Amino acid sequence: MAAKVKDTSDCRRQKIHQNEDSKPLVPLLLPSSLSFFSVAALLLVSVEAASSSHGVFFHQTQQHQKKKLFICAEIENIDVNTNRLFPEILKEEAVSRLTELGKVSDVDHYLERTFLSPASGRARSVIRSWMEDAGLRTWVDQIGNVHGRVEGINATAEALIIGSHLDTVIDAGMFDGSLGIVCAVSALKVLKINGQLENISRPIEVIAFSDEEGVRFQTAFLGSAALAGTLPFSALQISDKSDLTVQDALKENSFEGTEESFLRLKYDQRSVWAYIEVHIEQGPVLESLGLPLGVVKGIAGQTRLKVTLSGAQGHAGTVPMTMRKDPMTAAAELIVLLESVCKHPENFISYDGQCKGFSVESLSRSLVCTVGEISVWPGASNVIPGQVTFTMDIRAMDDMAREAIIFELSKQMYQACDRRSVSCVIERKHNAEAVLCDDELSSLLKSASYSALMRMAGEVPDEVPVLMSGAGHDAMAMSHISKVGMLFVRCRGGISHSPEEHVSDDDVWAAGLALLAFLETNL
Ligand SMILES: NC(=O)NC(NC(N)=O)C(=O)[O-]
Ligand SMILES: [Mn+2]
Ligand SMILES: [Mn+2]
Repeated sequence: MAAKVKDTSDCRRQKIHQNEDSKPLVPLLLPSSLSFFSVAALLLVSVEAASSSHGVFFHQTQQHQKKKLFICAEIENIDVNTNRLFPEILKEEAVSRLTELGKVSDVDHYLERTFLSPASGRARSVIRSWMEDAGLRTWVDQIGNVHGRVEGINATAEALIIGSHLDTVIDAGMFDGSLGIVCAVSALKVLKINGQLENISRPIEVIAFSDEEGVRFQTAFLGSAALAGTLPFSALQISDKSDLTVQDALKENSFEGTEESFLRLKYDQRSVWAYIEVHIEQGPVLESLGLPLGVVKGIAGQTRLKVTLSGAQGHAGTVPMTMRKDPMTAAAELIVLLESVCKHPENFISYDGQCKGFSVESLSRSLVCTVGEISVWPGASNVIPGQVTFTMDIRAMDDMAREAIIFELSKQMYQACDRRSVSCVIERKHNAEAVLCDDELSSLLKSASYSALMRMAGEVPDEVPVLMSGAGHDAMAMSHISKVGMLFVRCRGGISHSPEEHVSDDDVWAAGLALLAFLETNL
């Protein structure tokens, strides 16, 4: 939509403030040079109370003190009255839905909604109702993904898929996964209300994936990998901690749980134009830059290992220390070894000179390792454990270097257990290669973000940053059948996988508007 300038007389004063949690700013200084596009008039206005719908999202952080330029609303079509901003749908209703979904939990005092749990069934229903409210045709597939689709004027065209996940970790925040689903449905609802939904040039399908986190079965992306056709039939036999298999869980939820039903889930990649996902950043970068939105360049690869150490169970009071085969102390040594490997990979990569520098250099920037779960048998204070099991989550942007680390780490783990006469079994439970997002999609998402921020604040940030993702996403699975793009949304303190996870109402709104701008511009 071409930007035109119009008379400055009806220049609207808008509120420049940090997000809802902070105080309005004092009158701001003009920047030394006008780095922005030409405008009819630049007026410095003191910050005045105005309807909260005109939020500006650029934090004034110490290290990134930006001189704010307040451009009087002089770019035609940036009509700043609220009905172009749809706050009632993209902000108020979206936040209320996120809050509602954040209470759909399998336990009372914190948020837990794992693959095919009772709460995930309730979440499927409520998400489906929101999709229908947005005018979408809905269904639930044979692995618990919720789909909402509109065909547009050309039902045979390749579809745009917009997705994220409805499952959560344990003691989760209410935005991880849910934000992407709610924003997608809300943006489509605006298109419906504007009468644009039926005229879109290609089908749009929103998918709420059933298992991105992989908490229950330790294999992430079950829902999206099934659609991508990369989920092996053997996944049906993976068991959870109560020895229920994926197949048992599917049948318990009235899904078929057969190889045939798995096969039918796969999408033909010729039917997909692109996959995009809106997700919280789950890191501190956007907040440190004082910006609400960023575009994802790539997603780190990830490997999940299950380590089982078995020793000699015995009496805590009678077995001399020198005669013990204690899997607990062995586990302690291995967990500290894992930390050393991740902090100082240069001490562990045993490549020859040729590729050492490359791998170590790339590793040191992105290698992270975590032991998130540990269990002990029999688990009594006066019993030397017989068995200790724990998980290892290892991630890096460089797949080859990550594999090299896993190789070296495993070698040293076996050596340590040999010294302790403890048996060691290392199982690879999950693996996902690093993924690069599509440049064209990323550029379209970046433009959409600019448009959203322009609409909302009449001011365009210096940049919509491009970030790497250490967190995994369903986009990794979907990249097997489609080009993928991701939009990151600022979250407070970069905190995630915690009830402290928080996205401001205005940033939820910015994300929905960016998605709306993407749809309006590209479909
Ligand atoms: N966005 C996520 O939190 N993803 C999580 N889940 C997977 N599968 O990566 C993770 O651990 O990063
Ligand atoms: Mn997560
Ligand atoms: Mn997530």
